[in-house]
Amino acid sequence: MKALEADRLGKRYRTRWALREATFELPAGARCALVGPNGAGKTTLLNLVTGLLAPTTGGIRVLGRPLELSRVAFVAQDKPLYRRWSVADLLRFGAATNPRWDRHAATSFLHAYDIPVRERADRLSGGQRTLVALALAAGKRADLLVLDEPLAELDPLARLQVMDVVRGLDATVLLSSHILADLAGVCDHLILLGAGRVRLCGAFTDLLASRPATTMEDLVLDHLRNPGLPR
Ligand SMILES: Nc1ncnc2c1ncn2[C@@H]1O[C@H](COP(=O)(O)OP(=O)(O)OP(=O)(O)O)[C@@H](O)[C@H]1O
Repeated sequence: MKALEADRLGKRYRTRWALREATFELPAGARCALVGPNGAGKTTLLNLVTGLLAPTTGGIRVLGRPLELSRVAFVAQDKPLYRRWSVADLLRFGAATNPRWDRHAATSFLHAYDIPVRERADRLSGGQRTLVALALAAGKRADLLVLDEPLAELDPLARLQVMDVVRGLDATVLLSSHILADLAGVCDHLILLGAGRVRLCGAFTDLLASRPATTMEDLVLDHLRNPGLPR
């Protein structure tokens, strides 16, 4: 079963294409790293996948059907939680607004990481706020979880905690990051964007099978240094 299919997906701003002819698919259960240099089109792609942007060309399907927002959860780059609300308030809001709310999925790792549920979101650390955003996404029981730079500005321990949680989530995950070394232990699929185009896409083991690179980091760096390499 395909969790996500993009067909000639494109976004143009005036005369400039932020993303062009992006065609790829992800199987259900994939953990996919979305990587590429600054300005490559990662946030644009994630905004298209989550319905925050309308495509100029093409479209996407989630689990074989046109995009339904209830099936997709998005943790945006700035994790815009309602910052004056407590974690408990946010969880209550999640329960009230999501028909498929799963309290256990939302709260289990908050307890595991000692997140103070009575604390206001704006008094949490960046790593704690990321975990709360992930808890809300997990509670929504979305089929597709989309994370834009969840590791940005986190210290190494917080990054490990966040990636541990991502590894345990029961959903297909598409996540963008510049921190390649942290993705390697969690992600099994890769989409590499360059200048608004899909440069590489597939299961990580397939992508490595016919190449000298042995790690995701090497593979991505090889392609960024030599954009003419075969896909
Ligand atoms: N609202 C907009 N209007 C015009 N151009 C835009 C807009 N949003 C993005 N772009 C352009 O589209 C291109 C892709 O931007 P995008 O933010 O998707 O890249 P990115 O890979 O997420 O970058 P970064 O890693 O720096 O976050 C860039 O050239 C950017 O300037």
